Amino acid sequence: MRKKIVAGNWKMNKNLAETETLLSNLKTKVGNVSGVEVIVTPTFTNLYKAVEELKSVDITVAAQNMHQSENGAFTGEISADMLKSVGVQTVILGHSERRAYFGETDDLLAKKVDAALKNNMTIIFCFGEELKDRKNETHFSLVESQLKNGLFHITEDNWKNVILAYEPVWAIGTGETASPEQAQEMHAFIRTTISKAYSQEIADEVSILYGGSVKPNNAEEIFAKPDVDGGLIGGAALDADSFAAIANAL
Ligand SMILES: O=C(CO)COP(=O)(O)O
Repeated sequence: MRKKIVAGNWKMNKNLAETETLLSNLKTKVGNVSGVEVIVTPTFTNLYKAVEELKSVDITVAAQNMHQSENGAFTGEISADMLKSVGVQTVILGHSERRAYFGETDDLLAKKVDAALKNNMTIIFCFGEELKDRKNETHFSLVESQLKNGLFHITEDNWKNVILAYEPVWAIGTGETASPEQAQEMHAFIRTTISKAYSQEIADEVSILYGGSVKPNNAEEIFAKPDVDGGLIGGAALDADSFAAIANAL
């Protein structure tokens, strides 16, 4: 059975004091949601604090990015080893904001994927089309190429360390969510694509999250779709009540 997951992508939000407040509220509100894995991703400077704060509850701390090299002269970057040394075993890779604003290509992401897997980390691999792709009806081929070029070089065994997050760029932070039918259609396509490249078993086992303007008022209908295994939540993850409502909708 694939896992149900609700992950909060905090992006570049919450300083230390704000992080402590949100974590403390999350501990009470989503510290033990049964049957759902809850993940939070504070910024790098607050990861250590988050790991310490959440030791007593069932919430996983993940990073929002990492560098592909083990160490070296890469000013401003963070390695897998650094993340692991503060207790972080999970990392988001390929978020559309990293692709769009920091020039992360499929080739670069393939290297980051390798670095994370080599370090036995779990990856939340993000991908999704822009509005122009959907208008041109190239959204399926675009998603397929993002998966093939960034991820599909991994071994069958690696898939146990992979969570997928389909995030249509046009739905991120816009208040415009994909309809539950659009999400389901793409998630089913993703599973078929995996089953062709690997196996039906792998396709059935991987958790595929939807991300893009998931809010308490729309989470339930999106999560009700059979191939949607949870969500990667941006704005609504910054408020404990909203995030808890979303986690409880799963
Ligand atoms: O980018 C997202 C999660 O990674 C989604 O962000 P929003 O939920 O703010 O649209």
